[in-house]
Amino acid sequence: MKNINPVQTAAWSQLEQHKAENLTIAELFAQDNQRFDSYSRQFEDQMLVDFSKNAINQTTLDLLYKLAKECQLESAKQAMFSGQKINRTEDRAVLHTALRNRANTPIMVDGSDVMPEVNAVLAKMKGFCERVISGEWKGYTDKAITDVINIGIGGSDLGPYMVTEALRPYKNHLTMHFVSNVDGTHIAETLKKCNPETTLVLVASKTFTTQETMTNAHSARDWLLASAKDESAVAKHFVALSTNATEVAKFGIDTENMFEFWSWVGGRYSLWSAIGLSIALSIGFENFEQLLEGAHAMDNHFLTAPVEQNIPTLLALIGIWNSNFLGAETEAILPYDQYLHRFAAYFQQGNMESNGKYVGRDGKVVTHQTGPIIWGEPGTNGQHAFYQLIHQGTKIIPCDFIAPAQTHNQVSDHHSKLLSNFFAQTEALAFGKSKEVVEKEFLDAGKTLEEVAEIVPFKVFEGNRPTNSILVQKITPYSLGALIAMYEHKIFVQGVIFNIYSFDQWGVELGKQLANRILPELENDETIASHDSSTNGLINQFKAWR
Ligand SMILES: O=P(O)(O)OC[C@H]1O[C@H](O)[C@H](O)[C@@H](O)[C@@H]1O
Repeated sequence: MKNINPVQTAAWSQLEQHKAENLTIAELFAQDNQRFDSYSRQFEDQMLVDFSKNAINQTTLDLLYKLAKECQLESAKQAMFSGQKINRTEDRAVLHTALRNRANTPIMVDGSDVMPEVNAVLAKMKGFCERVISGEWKGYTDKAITDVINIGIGGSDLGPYMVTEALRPYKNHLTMHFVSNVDGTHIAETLKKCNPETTLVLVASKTFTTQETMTNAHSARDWLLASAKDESAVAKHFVALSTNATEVAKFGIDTENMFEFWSWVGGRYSLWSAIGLSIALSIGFENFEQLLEGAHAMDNHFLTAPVEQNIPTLLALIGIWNSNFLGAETEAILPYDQYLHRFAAYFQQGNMESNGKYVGRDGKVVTHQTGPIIWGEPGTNGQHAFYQLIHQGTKIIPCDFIAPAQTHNQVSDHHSKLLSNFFAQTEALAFGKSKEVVEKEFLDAGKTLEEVAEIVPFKVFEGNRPTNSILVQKITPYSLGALIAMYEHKIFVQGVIFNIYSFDQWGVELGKQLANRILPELENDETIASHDSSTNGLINQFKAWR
C-alpha cells in the first residue's frame, strides 16, 4: 500500500473550498425531489442504505470519489484481498475475507494457499458442533453439555457475544455465557449459574497469553477440577480457539481440542474464524455458514461495485466528509433492534482500535482527523437518554440508524411503534423545527407571540444533523454477515485514505506493560515510591484500604 498523505491531494484542497458552500440538508431536499433515489443504495434484497440526509451534493461525492482515487483505494483493496502483507508494523497479511471466501478461490500467503486450512478448520468446527448440540459429546460424568462459557476478551469476546445476541431467534437449547473481565466477579457470577458436569469452556484467545483470559481460564479449570478431581476431565470440558499451539499445550488443553486460526486474522476481525465457535454452537453450523455467506456477498460487492455504487466506500467517504470537513468527532451507531444491543460496542473496538492512530504510514504525525469516537445504544432507549444533545447540543454527531423491517417478535403494534421512532428521528435531525413553526404552534394554541417570546428559542431545532438510515429486511445470519462486513470495509476504506495502518494496535501495549510492572508491587504491604506522586498515592491508599 502506497504512502499518500490525503491532505496533500488535489481533492482534499477542493473539498476544503467546497465546504465553504455550507450546504444544508433541508435546502438540498428542497432543490431535488428525487434526492432519496439519487442518494440511497440497495444491497441485494437485504438492505437499503439511505445517505440522503447528509450535507452532501453531487459535487461533494465527485470530490470524495476523486480523493479515494488519489489515495489509490482500488490497489489497496486488491492488496488486502490478495493476501499482501498490508499490516506492515506486524508484517502480516490481513485476510478475514479468506475466512468467508465461499468461492474457495486460492488465496496465497507466503507462497501457499490458505484455503485448505480454512476449510479444514471449518470442517472440524462443524463436526464438533454437531456432537455437542446433539448431546453425543459427553462431560466427565457422561452427561450431555447444557452450557457453554466463552472465555475471551476484546476481539475474542465482543464479536461472538454481539452475534449470538443478535441471532438469538436462531438459538438452540445450549445456554451461552461470555466471560471477559478479569474482575473475579465476572467468572464467579457465571460459574454460579453452571454445573461443571455439563459445562463446556471455550478458551478464546488469538495469542493465548492475554492476562484476563488466562486468569479466567485457570479459575474455570480450578472450578472444574474441584468437582471432577481428575485432570482427565479437562479434555472433556475445555477447548481452545487460538493461533498459539505451544501455549495451548502448556495450559493443559490437548491440541486435538484446539481450533486453529492464523496470524493474518486480526483479533477484531476474527468472529469468522474459530473464534466464532460459540456462535456456531449457539445457532448451529449451518446458520454460521449463512453468516459467512452474507459477509462473502458483501466482500464481492465491495471488491467489484464501482465507487458510486459501492456501499462501504460511500459510507466511508461520507464519514470522512463529516469528520474532516464538517468537524464531527464522534459517530453514533443506533440500532432499533433489541437483539443488536451489542452492535455499537462491537464496532467501538472494530473502528477505534483500527483507526485510532495519530501516526501516518510515513511514520509522521498526521495533520488530519483519523478514526471517530464510536458509541451508541439501542435506539429508543437512547432517545430517552442522550438524544437531547444530538438534537440541540453544540456538537455535530453523525448517526447511523439501523432497523429491521421485519421483527422476530410480532407483539401487538410494538414494531410499528419502534419503526415510527426510527423514521421520525432522522427526519427531526435533518429538518429540525424553525422559529416560525414553533410560534405557529403557540398561536394555534391561543397564545400571543408576546406571551411566548421568552420560551420560543428553547423549542427551536436548527436541524442539519447528518444521519444514515440502514433498513434491513430482516436480521438473519446472512443479512447480519453482510451488515458486519459492510462496516468492516468502511473502516478499511477510511484507514487507506487516512494513510494509517488499520490492522495493528500498538496503542494498547503501554497500559499492559505498566500493569505488569505494578502487579508485584501490590503483593506486599510496603509503601510504594517508584512512580509519580499520583500513582504512588493511589497505590498506597489502595494498600491501606484493602
Ligand atoms: O485474542 P487475544 O490474543 O486474547 O487478544 C484479545 C484482545 O486483546 C488485545 O489487547 C488487543 O487490544 C485486542 O485486539 C485483542 O482482541
